[in-house]
Amino acid sequence: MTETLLAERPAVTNRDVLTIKDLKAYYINEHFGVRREVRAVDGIDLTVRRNEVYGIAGESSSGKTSLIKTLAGAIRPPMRVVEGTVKFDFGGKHIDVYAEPAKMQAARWQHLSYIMQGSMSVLNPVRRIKRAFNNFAYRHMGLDSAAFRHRVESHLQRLGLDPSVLEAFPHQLSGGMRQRVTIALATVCEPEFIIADEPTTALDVLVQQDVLGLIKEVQGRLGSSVVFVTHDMSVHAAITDRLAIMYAGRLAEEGPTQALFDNPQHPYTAHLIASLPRIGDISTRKSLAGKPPSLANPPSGCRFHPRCPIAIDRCSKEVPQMLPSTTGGRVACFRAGEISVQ
Ligand SMILES: Nc1ncnc2c1ncn2[C@@H]1O[C@H](COP(=O)(O)OP(=O)(O)OP(=O)(O)O)[C@@H](O)[C@H]1O
Repeated sequence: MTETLLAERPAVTNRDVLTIKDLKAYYINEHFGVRREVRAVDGIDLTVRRNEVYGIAGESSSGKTSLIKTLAGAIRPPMRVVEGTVKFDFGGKHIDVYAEPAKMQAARWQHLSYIMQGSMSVLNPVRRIKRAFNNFAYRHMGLDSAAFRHRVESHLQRLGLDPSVLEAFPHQLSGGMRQRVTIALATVCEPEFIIADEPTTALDVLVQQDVLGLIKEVQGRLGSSVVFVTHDMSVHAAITDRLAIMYAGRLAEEGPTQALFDNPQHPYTAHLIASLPRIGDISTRKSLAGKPPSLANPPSGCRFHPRCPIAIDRCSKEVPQMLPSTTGGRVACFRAGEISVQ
């Protein structure tokens, strides 16, 4: 890693950059007059603060990607926001994402950017890397082409990349290098808000560490807020300040990452933590019975109740609300705190 990775990080502030209220976004399909709703985001409230790395965890199909697409205003039919609001405050510039789509469109790259899982989805395989920078970043920076090139080259250098990558085609770079290039692309306009969707999933462990270090360094230097999505709890432990656990389209728990790991209040959080491998422990990890529910026909009450080892009658009848927890966060469980992590 380069020396810049050790840069000091400014403290997380109390200023909210993103505020999501009672957000519901469904995939709505109609076939032969029969309507089918997949409730992928179903009543989510959360805020992300300035200079915070906010993690979203949960197993496959829990709605993580749907949630971040919704908050970025990047949804397409059949997905629709059916209720709730998503609002940004970019240093006094307020954007209500679904009331002001044009404002949101204009804010992309400059104020908000995405680091996606498959770097190839943003890097065109038949175009040199420099074309991606020209296409996405040039018009947002208000620089002439020589100054733009200079800015891109010094940004790449700061991130430990040789500017010669600009002349390369994506297939000439390794997977880790391509992901570093997409991070450089997503951050060259110095956005206040960065969304990273499973950015390290396809990479081997050492490259993963390198890419995580890079995201952390860029975030620290820019003072940006980051929403970091991955199912990998060990990555959350390494990089996030606060963590939200998603289950079947809803939040199960949210809190400071360390506190959540030390003292999970929701049985699903406890399960995710208990299933992490530990050095020197060769015992078999117990998996959770059952599988995540269909979001087209989710269970009544708490959606986790059919798989929950401590469910009571009430759990199948009432929906638990997110209430303050003893870890300084929030939890949606009638039996919060009654669990232990093995
Ligand atoms: N275009 C679509 N039409 C209908 N349902 C969809 C569509 N895209 C996703 N879904 C459903 O929405 C739910 C949430 O999916 P989503 O991709 O947001 O979950 P995820 O937690 O990000 O999963 P993963 O970790 O596997 O990416 C799933 O049940 C999925 O099948």
